[in-house]
Amino acid sequence: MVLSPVIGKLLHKRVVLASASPRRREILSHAGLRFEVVPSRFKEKLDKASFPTPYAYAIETAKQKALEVARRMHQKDLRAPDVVIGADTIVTIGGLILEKPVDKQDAYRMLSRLNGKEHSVFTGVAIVHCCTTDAQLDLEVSEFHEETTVKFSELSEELLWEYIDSGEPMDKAGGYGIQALGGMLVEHVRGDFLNVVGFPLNHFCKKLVELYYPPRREDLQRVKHDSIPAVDTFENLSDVEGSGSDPAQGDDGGGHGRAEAGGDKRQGPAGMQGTDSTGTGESPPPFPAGLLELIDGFKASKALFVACKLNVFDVLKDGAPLKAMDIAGKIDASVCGTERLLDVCVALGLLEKTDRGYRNTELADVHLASDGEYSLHGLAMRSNDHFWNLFTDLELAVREGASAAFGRKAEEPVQSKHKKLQFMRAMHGLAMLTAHQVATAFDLSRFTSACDLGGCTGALARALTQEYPRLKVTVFDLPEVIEHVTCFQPEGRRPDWMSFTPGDFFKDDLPEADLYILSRILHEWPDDKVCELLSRVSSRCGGILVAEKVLEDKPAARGSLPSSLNLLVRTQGRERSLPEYRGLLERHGFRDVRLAHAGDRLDVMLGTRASPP
Ligand SMILES: Cc1cn([C@@H]2O[C@H](COP(=O)(O)OP(=O)(O)OP(=O)(O)O)[C@@H](O)[C@H]2O)c(=O)[nH]c1=O
Repeated sequence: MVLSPVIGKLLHKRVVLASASPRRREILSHAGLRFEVVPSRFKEKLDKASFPTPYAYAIETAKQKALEVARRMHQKDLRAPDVVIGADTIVTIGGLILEKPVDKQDAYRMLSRLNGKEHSVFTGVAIVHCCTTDAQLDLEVSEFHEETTVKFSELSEELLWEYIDSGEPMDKAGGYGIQALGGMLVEHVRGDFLNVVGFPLNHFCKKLVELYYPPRREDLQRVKHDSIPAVDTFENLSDVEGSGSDPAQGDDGGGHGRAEAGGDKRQGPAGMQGTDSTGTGESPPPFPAGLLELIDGFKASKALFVACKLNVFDVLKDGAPLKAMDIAGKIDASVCGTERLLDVCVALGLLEKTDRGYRNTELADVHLASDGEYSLHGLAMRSNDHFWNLFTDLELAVREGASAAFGRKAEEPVQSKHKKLQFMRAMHGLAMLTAHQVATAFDLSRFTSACDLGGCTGALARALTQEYPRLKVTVFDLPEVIEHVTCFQPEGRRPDWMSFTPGDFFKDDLPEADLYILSRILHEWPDDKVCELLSRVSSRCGGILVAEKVLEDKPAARGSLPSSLNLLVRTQGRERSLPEYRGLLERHGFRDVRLAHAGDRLDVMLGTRASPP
């Protein structure tokens, strides 16, 4: 049998499979391996968040399973086996790692997530070579992983529950077994099928070749590095001891590290001379995946902006999947460029790719198509056309401070209609997402009239009239804004209790109101301008509602961070803490200033004062 030399290298060794999985046992015994089974007692509870990638987690779990068995067997009779094999299979979708379900509901949650979508199955494998000298256990670990992509069909609830009730999901990662009934759920598989079942046999054989038959120096030029030798070359792999090196003898060139009984001493990647790649004997630091993602972050943002600008998400909205060529035709762009952009959007979770072409994810349908009620298309466009350029001056703004940077920006030409509408779309998208939370953060039923200063398209005003049917709300904003508000009113009649008044809140008379609202306004201005505005409203009302992201002592949430830099490059304003807002409001006679959270990115403060006589 031509394949036997590879597996045959293990025939004279005592091999232990550290796994309770019947599938792993079957795959390896069908391959002709002779081994004992000692299930690992290692509890699969490593902190997933501490691993840079899902497969790093699977590899480490596989390694810990194998090491636990090697150490236990050594302790028991002071003689460990020669080789211990450990494996761990996980399913990943949208950054989430799915292991074995804990109960039927959990299985349902997992299968619903996978339903109709593509996901990855990773198996991490550890091959541990054990050597006992003077009762001391010396362990050498080789490890690898394999990824297979699996696509589920669209499945009905009924079918999912029927499958769950079969009992098959319970001992399987992701809640399904592709080798049995679960095979009926699967539309296609890309990669090694056995890897999904629980053991990547092909990669395992390649690893054995790498470990037991390291390439001779003269062969290095012509051997393709990551390929299993063609079948005919297996026959040249003599099984005579000495023809290759034995990792357990310590003279191999395979990619593996050494672990000692008390702890693991990892070595660098494979080196022909058996040294680590740095030559220093130290392990390289953990792979900084998060940092690299950050460095590349601007490319992801730009890809999203360009896809929005080319209306990719509009073309795909609510429709059948389209091929790259058809999309390129509709957006008037090159096929090769479009295909790359679409694939990046798939990687960013904005599009899905199927055999029939690309289609929007739900996220893109709701937020990136330009016409949805909760569309952020306008915000993406303003970020592309306006903020992107401003951020190229960030270094200058940081060096000189807000006012210097603002001075330069103030010289910008008067905004075109296109720019004004783009600004309004951006503000409208954000306001629509938070309007209900702002309107309901406090009970405002005691107020009878409100004026939303800088209320733009009236998204918050509308939410207020819906929540408080007796409240009369006026939106006050610059004439050039009010001029265009009709484009943003939903179909149907505007509520009787809602009106728009044009004006400049620093210069013109303000509409009478019981409650003044300043949503995302105060952060745009320095303290002196905030005081000027507050003094204009304070003598005339019974309350003030301020919506802003309030700075806290604890580190800011990642999503709210760029906002403070945005203000630095764009305005003379800044974000403020609760004591700062409270101080400003109290200085203008508002008492009992209370804070409520309205989601991750916005807080609401309500201050009251005795109504004017
Ligand atoms: C996706 C999929 C997974 N599985 C099984 O899921 C378990 C994963 O769990 P694990 O933690 O890696 O292994 P285990 O079963 O707990 O065994 P152990 O090695 O002792 O930890 C393994 O069984 C695999 O076959 C299938 O049988 N078919 C499939 O399509």
